[in-house]
Amino acid sequence: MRIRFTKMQGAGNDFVVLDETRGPLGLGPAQYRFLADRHFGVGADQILSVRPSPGEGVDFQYVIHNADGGEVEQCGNGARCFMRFVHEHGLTPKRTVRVQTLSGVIEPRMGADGRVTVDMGAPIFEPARVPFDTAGLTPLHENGWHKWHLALGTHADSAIVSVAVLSMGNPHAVQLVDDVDTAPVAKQGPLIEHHPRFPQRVNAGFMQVVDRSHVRLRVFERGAGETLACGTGACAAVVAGIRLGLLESRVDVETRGGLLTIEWAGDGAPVLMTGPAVTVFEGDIEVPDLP
Ligand SMILES: N[C@H](CCC[C@H](N)C(=O)O)C(=O)O
Repeated sequence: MRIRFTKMQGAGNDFVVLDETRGPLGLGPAQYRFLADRHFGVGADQILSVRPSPGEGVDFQYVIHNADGGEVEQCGNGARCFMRFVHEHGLTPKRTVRVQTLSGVIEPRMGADGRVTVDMGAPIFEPARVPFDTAGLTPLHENGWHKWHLALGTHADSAIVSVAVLSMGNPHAVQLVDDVDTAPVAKQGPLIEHHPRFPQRVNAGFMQVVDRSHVRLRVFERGAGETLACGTGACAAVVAGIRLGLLESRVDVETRGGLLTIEWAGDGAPVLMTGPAVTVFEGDIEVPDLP
């Protein structure tokens, strides 16, 4: 099947965007993996599908697949690219839309400066809703919130990490590091992603607090590996930092792919994420019939 796609990126987190507003393409996991493949396909961290509104009060449906072909609940950098895509492709005259995702409705808005701000909804802290299995674990209390000890790896080179666990619709485990450049992302990322206490796996964040309104962040993403930026990861890291008393309510997040700005006014409030959304190129590709 020959399909049209748009390659986009938000702070270096890159996407293949598919317009399915005139009908579904009917792709399966192996075909999403093919599109994401950086040698045999287009290459992307995630595949984003733009679909018609599923009902009252929302403008579009937004479907997200990781590079490993699995469908996931949310993608923040993708949400900004989604807004730019529907605007640039004449799918809406609006500069803000309401978008249905697996984890609820989000509202991206085009900014005058070309950046996009997304209301990502409120963070979720109950472990069972992340989901995170806390059976037998005693949380470490720190400034009114808590972190959890995770044992990683086998006895030979085991490590204990202390993570804040929360959901932005998708699961995140955030740890504090002294320097993101030397953080053990490649070693610990996969061990945290596949840790048995996360039945749906998890995105692993490594946050360096520079000052109360500036952090540096690397994220080993579930289903994609380390990306140059992770929007929901930036939201989760800043919320964790605020709850641990380390950060103000508006924080610049420096990622390897660019700058995101995250704002959160505290419990019950939505998380607002602002950052770039760039169209890189358009193309056509022959997608093989794969099982
Ligand atoms: N890997 C994530 C989905 C993409 C999130 C990220 N690209 C973002 O910008 O939020 C997960 O499995 O939950």
